[in-house]
Formats: sequence, structure tokens, C-alpha cells
Amino acid sequence: MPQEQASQTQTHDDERYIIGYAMEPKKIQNLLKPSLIEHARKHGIDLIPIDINKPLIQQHPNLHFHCIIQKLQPKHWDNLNLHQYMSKHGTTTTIIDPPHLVRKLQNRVSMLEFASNLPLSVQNATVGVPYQAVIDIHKTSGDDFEEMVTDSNLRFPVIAKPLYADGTMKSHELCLVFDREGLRETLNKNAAAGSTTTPVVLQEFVNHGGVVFKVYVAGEHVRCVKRRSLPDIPEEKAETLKGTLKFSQISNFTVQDDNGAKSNAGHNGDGANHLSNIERAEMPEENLIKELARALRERTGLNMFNVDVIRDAKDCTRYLVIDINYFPGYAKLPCYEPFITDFLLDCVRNKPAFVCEENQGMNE
Ligand SMILES: O=P(O)(O)O[C@H]1[C@H](O)[C@@H](OP(=O)(O)O)[C@H](OP(=O)(O)O)[C@@H](OP(=O)(O)O)[C@H]1O
Ligand SMILES: Nc1ncnc2c1ncn2[C@@H]1O[C@H](COP(=O)(O)OP(=O)(O)O)[C@@H](O)[C@H]1O
Ligand SMILES: [Mg+2]
Ligand SMILES: [Mg+2]
Repeated sequence: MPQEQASQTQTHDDERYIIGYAMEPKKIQNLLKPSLIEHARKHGIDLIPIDINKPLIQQHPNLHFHCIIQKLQPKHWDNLNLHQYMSKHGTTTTIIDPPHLVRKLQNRVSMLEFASNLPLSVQNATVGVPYQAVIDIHKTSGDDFEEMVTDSNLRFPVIAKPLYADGTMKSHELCLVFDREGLRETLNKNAAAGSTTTPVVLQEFVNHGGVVFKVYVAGEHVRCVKRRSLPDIPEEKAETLKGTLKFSQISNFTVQDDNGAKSNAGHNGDGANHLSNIERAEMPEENLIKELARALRERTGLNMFNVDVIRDAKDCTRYLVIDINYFPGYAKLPCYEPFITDFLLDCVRNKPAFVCEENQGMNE
């Protein structure tokens, strides 16, 4: 890690804290890199794995967890029986964050409600959400379909997103839909999937210069990075485009990766163009990012998340939140080790802002 970006963390010499992490192996592999474990250790934190498949009360009988971080499916909450654990240790152990609050980010409608009508005031900038509507996926033909599209008030192109953003690969399978026929086709395919049919949110596609700003939040700590996004669709071209275009996890390339990365959504140009778009794009005002993070922490009651934000290509003061993810891939941030460690130290030193309302709703 470059010296100049090393932790601002101050270690209190003899303090040691035990922090448990409960998550699936893939997430552990992505997040708990040796560099993080070592950085945390040097700053007084021992990061200890928790087995997500058996009750926590049966694990580590001689350890006291000051705090537990987690990214879990509901079945893991049952297996861990954290309720039982917390009834014994709840006064001294904090769980970040309560699952009933995390769950609100797993639905693309309730997720964006947090970002609607945000009272932010940084210069002239506004932060909102794109217009979106949940549609009835069974109305795929005839007058029903026509009426539904008209009633939805949506303007094409739109992005069809699975309503549930529950961490599955399927929940990241998105589709650009250019016209009514494309929408009908998408709904028919969904219906053909039978038991795996999922409700769909249609969200207006907003031209934004091919760059998404990812705002990573860990308590009071906030970082914003630029990532690759879908390219703009010029209005005259939008009128001629037909059908649909599937894509998935387009922003999962860092700027460095982007050079050689190929996308299945490249309907308008090549990687090199995107790269220069990203390089050229001005970052949002730092205060705006801070205010956005603070407002969303307050509204969601959560500490660990990131927010995907785009800037309207037609109006550079208009920012739109398009996605909020619980416990994102912090390791993709440069120097994520001090970022996470500083946050964890805040948690264990019990800054009031970081204590989840007495771990309420834990087993809901
Ligand atoms: O695991 P699920 O619940 O699917 O959520 C994923 C993971 O958190 C990704 O991090 P990782 O790749 O480390 O698992 C994250 O990438 P970022 O950290 O780049 O945001 C994704 O954000 P999107 O890129 O918006 O999908 C987010 O949707
Ligand atoms: N309304 C929108 N207008 C323009 N581009 C969008 C919009 N919504 C999503 N995108 C693009 O699609 C990508 C994935 O969408 P997102 O809602 O973040 O889904 P996921 O949860 O799979 O990351 C975004 O990072 C962005 O590049
Ligand atoms: Mg996203
Ligand atoms: Mg997401």
C-alpha cells in the first residue's frame, strides 16, 4: 500500500478488539485479503471467521466478539441463530447491520425510495431517482399489454431490472428495452421461464456519459470512484433502435481493467472510447457525495453499502441514484485496508452513530 495513503488510524497501544465476519466463502475471498487482516491486526483488530452454517453460540467459546460484520442469506441467519447468541452477549456485541433493514435494499423499489426527494443542498445540484414502474409480467398480449405500457407513463428506452436484488446472478441480469415489441419479447421470455419468473421493474434509461459514480460508505467513511457504464444513446438513434439488449454487471470493471475489457452491451462504440469518457468525467462535488452518504445512512439505518450514481448528460447538476448495494466489494477500492479498518475501529470504540438500535430486528 502506498505510504502516503496509509491509515489515519491511531492505535491505542494495549487495546485489542475481536471482530467476527460472517459471509459466504466467495465474499470472504474478495474482502478478507491478507493485506486487510494484517492491517487490521496492526491496528488492534483481530478478524475472526464465523462458520455461517452452525449456531454461533457453539463457536469460539473463549472469544468475546466486540462486533460482527455480515453479508448473509436468510437461511444463514437461521443456522447461526444469532438471536440466541445476542440474548447472551447483546449488551457487549454489536451486529452490523440489522437484517430487516438490509432486506429493504434487496428490492429495487424500496431501495430507491430511500433516495427519493433527498433534501441535499450543494451548489445547484439535485439528487433524485429515475422514473420507474413495476409492471405486471403476465400482461404480455393484446389490449392488456398496450394499456399497461400506456398507463406506466414510461418513455423508451428503458432498463428492465429484476425487482429482487438479492445477490443472485439472475438479479444482475438486466436488459435494455428499446420499444414496445422489445418489452413484449422480454415479458414473454420471463413468462416462459415458468417457476423462475420474477417481477420486473422498468426504469427509464438516462444518458449519462458512460460513467457511473460508485459511492462507497462504511459508517462515516466515504469514497467515490468512477466506473464504466452503458454508453449514451443519442435521441435520433433511440428512435430507430428496436428490440432488446441484455447485459450484466457492466460496472464491475475498474478503470484500469477497462482497457482490455469487453462488454456484451457495447452497442455504441469501443472500450477505448469508454476509457477516455471515464478519465475525462469530472467527479461530483465532494460535499455532495458526503451529504448523500450521510442522508442515506440516516434513511436506511445502515452503515455498509455503496450507491451507484449517474449524472444526467443533459443537465450536469442532476444526479440520479440507480442502485444501492449492501456490503459491496470494498476491496475494489484502492487502499481499502485503512478504509475498512478505520470504520471497524469506530464501531468497536462505540461511536454512538455506529451502534445499530440495540441490534433490533435481528432475527426478523
Ligand atoms: O453480492 P451481491 O449482493 O450481488 O452485490 C454485489 C457485490 O456487492 C459486488 O461486490 P463483489 O464483486 O465484491 O461481490 C458489488 O460490486 P461493487 O463493489 O463494484 O459495487 C455489486 O455492485 P454492482 O457493481 O452495482 O452490481 C453488488 O451488486
Ligand atoms: N436508469 C439508468 N439509466 C442509465 N444507465 C443505467 C440505469 N440503470 C442502470 N444503468 C446501468 O446499468 C448498470 C447496472 O444497473 P444496476 O441498477 O446498478 O444493477 P446491478 O444491481 O446489477 O448493479 C449500472 O451500473 C449502469 O451502468
Ligand atoms: Mg449496480
Ligand atoms: Mg446492485
